Amino acid sequence: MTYHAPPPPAVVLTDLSRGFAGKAVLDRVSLQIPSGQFVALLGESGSGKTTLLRALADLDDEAESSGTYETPESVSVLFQDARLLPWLSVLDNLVLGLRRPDGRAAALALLEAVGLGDKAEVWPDTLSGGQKQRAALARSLLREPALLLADEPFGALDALTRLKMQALLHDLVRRRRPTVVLVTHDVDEALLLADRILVLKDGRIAEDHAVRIAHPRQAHHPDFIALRGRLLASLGVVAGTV
Ligand SMILES: Nc1ncnc2c1ncn2[C@@H]1O[C@H](COP(=O)(O)OP(=O)(O)OP(=O)(O)O)[C@@H](O)[C@H]1O
Repeated sequence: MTYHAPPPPAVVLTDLSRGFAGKAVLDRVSLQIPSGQFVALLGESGSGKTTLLRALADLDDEAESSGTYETPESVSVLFQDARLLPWLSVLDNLVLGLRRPDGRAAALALLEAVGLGDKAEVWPDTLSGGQKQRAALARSLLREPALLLADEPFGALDALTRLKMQALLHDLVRRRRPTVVLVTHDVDEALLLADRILVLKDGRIAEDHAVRIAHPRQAHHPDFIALRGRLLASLGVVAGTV
């Protein structure tokens, strides 16, 4: 019998703490994320989701810090706003700073994959909000990141565009298999996309759920409904109050 050791985790947090002005936001968080896993991070407003993501992205110089974290070398970050430079075409935004000989061809292929094949040469300001987010998604995947960190990437989009973006993200991630950490307020978004859902509370990971529902996931699946109920309750939403 051949023994296959499990692949090393892509992300390892060990006693990671972060705080601001003496107030702890993350309190000795320890966590391992296997390579290729899609993790959604839920938590009430102010629970530290963005702080955790910014720590992993190395974007938190201002925080009081202790503990350690390990991430892969290639990391892409996707924010709620697309952050496209208005003075560059969509294509030039994608390839800016990219060191790949096939960069432009790869960027064009990704624009095609996100449904913006005809928008390569236009200015970002001529795109709708959803189109800008699709361009930003293409830009982050063009780096072929081993780790994709996404902070409420669809939070500013209307409900219909959001559903389309979720399907697109699922499709692209399934093909490329980066490890993903997605911060979201949207319990259904977490349930539709993630292999694992973490709930942050009082600076710690209070809950850690494996989501074993087959794709494509349906919101009326009994396991979906059951886990949604548990997650909403732990986020302080009482069923039947709206
Ligand atoms: N740069 C900063 N300076 C001071 N306090 C900060 C800073 N960044 C975050 N905080 C504080 O840390 C706490 C956690 O913030 P964080 O943005 O991580 O929460 P969150 O869970 O992402 O919230 P939300 O869901 O509302 O986006 C908040 O009390 C916030 O005010």
